[in-house]
Amino acid sequence: MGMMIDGIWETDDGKWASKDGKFHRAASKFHCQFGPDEAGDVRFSAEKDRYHLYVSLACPWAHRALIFRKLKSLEKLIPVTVVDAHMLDQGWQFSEPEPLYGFTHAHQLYHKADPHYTGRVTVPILWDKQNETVVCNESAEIIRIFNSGFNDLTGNTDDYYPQELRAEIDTINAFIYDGINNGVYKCGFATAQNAYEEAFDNLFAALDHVEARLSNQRYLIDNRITEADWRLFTTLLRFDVVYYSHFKCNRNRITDMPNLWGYLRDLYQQPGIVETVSFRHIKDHYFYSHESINPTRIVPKGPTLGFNAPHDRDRFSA
Ligand SMILES: N[C@@H](CCC(=O)N[C@@H](CS)C(=O)NCC(=O)O)C(=O)O
Repeated sequence: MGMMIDGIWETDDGKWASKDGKFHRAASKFHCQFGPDEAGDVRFSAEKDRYHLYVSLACPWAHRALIFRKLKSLEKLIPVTVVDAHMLDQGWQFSEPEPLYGFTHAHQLYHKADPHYTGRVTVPILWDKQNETVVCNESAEIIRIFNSGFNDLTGNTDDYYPQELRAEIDTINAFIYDGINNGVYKCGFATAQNAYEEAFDNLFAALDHVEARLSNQRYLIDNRITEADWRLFTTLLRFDVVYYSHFKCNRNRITDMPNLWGYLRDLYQQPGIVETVSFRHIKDHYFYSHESINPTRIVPKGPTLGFNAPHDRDRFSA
């Protein structure tokens, strides 16, 4: 995977390989204050026809943003462009030139936002058409903006990060990010046996913990869906299809863990969610793009999963 160095795209020839064999995720560079800052200044505010979202349907982080766009009735307000499933030497590419500038690659957007940008070229990207810049390229922040930033325009006040649960949500998010969301990547991108085994043990310890937690409540926090559930969902959804084999996360499938499997189907079957899911993109992206892990680039035909099968998670909600 290449990256930008001082505004220039550089392909990866192994020069960024980690020395300890562990996968180290780089922090996102564009963070934003949406709405007034402490001094009362407003750089980005909720407006019609001002923002554009770039996502990959394969990417679990971008998928979070797509889910919140759907849940929060933002589809008309914030148009979306989907990158091609294959991420190759030039990073994320567009199958058709993207609609704002006719760019063919996502790195051109980063260059437009900052001609001296140094960092990874990741999705999701929330773009500001007015200032022609990246508002934010961190999914955790984009979903917070979507959760409440546009309520006045949409009239949708559903709240997935309610004030009274914030401390609890933040705690569970941190645990799930490290053990599971990023945990699968730490297994898949490890380049040393011990680094892989450590990541594998941590991942399944975290999944065991969540499996136990879901034995007596419907969602991560009691019986109410919060941001924490959607952040976990996008990783669980890809688990049996990709991470189990491609990232060698193969102690168990999610389908082997009854509470997690019921929980995953429950979330998958929530209104509108299926429209945000593309297993075609998910499989094509991972198995084709990561040549170092799968040099033949053969995309497996299976597995067949029953995401629409009934679940009994509503037994907790009475
Ligand atoms: N912390 C970021 C991570 C986003 C991310 O790593 N996206 C991946 C796709 S799943 C990506 O674009 N990778 C390209 C790269 O790292 O070069 C977020 O949550 O938004």
